[in-house]
Amino acid sequence: MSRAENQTTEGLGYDAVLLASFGGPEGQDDVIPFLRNVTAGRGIPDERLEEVATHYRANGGVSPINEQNRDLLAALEAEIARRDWSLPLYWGNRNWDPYIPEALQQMYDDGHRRVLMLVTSAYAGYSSCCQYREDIAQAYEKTGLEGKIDVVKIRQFFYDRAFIAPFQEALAAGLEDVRAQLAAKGEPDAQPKVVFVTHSIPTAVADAQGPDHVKAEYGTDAYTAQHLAVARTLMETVPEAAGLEHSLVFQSRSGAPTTPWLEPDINDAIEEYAAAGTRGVVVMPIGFVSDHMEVKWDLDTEARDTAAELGLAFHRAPTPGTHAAFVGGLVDIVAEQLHGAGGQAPARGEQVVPGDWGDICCVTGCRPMLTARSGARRPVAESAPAPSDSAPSDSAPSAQAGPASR
Ligand SMILES: CC1=C(CCC(=O)O)c2cc3nc(cc4[nH]c(cc5[nH]c(cc1n2)c(C)c5CCC(=O)O)c(CCC(=O)O)c4C)C(CCC(=O)O)=C3C
Ligand SMILES: [Fe+2]
Repeated sequence: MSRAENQTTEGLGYDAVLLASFGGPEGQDDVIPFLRNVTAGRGIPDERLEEVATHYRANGGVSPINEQNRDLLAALEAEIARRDWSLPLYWGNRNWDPYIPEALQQMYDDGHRRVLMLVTSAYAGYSSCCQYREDIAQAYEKTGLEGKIDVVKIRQFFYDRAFIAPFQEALAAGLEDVRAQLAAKGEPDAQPKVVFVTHSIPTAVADAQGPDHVKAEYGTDAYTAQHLAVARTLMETVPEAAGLEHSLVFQSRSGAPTTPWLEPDINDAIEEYAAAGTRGVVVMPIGFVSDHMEVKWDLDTEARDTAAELGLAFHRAPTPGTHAAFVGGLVDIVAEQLHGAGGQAPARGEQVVPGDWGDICCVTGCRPMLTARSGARRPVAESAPAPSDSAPSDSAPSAQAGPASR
């Protein structure tokens, strides 16, 4: 086949990719309408909204998240062009312009009928997976395009090399920095503690999330279990972290004070560690793919201040952002759903966090028909033996993607 023929969208099985994200305000006037969009009907107290508004106000009313998504889009486009595929990218957000329904309409108007949705959240869970499927269902309703354009959500990727590799690099660099800070303070023998952090969610929501075999294996809810598995893999695969203590803590608690959310909060945890003799922390924001407002405020402002007050050395590691391994790996995960892309053997993601995660999104409240089945069941890295029930499957990653039918 000639290169020109390879570039037809028919050859790929899908004709566009929708990058779906959270969205954020772009100026002071956007802040309150944005927060209303996020919390509509969710019972978040006004005091909490006013408090969160100050985080955005301090940054000119601008969340960094939209700029980060524009950068990610450009990087993904460049990688797709490098592979000689004709697969245009679109962008739509849940809570701010450009919104998902408008992106859906635009894709339809541009002639696309089969779309893969790539979400800027790595984990399974309500906010990170199920809610995006609901967003698409709502977009079908709003545009009247149900049955006229198909959107298929790509699987979660917290266990992929794409997501883990940038954090491995970040952990090694963070440890080097904290060790240097400790040496400069005349405490060369003090050992840093590695603090993995993710977004808190209500414990009732966490408890409702399966699957049961994951709960049984980790002795906790599946949301927490995914993060524990990521943390464990990072500790085991980064040589600089050998022998260090680590923990999983939470940030950005919302809701009413009487509703229990996952704990401990990162600030309480840092206080506790300081009291127990810890002299320095490397904070690993494994819950997120970019350094957006929850990272800038809750970690770079609040947690950093907490550590400074207690005299602790502090380093906040970067999220994957537009790291080349992340961008390339995401395109490999997209490619699992394409057949014969570029006339070459299909690329696929590589699982490096062991575990049989299956095709989890969440158990309750999900519309099951919208997620593409995972094609990425590869053996895990030698350093981390796979449980016996997670045998790799050799099924072709393109099996789901039939030719575009118009
Ligand atoms: C699990 C999870 C993720 C990670 C998965 C994912 O990435 O999707 C995440 C990401 C994000 N959360 C974000 C912002 C906000 N989240 C809020 C509220 C809430 N988050 C929740 C959970 C999560 N949130 C929950 C259970 C609530 C309570 C209300 C509700 O049930 O929905 C509120 C309302 C005010 C407040 O109460 O904090 C805001 C402003 C931004 C954008 C940051 C920026 O602007 O740069 C991002 C990426
Ligand atoms: Fe949130």
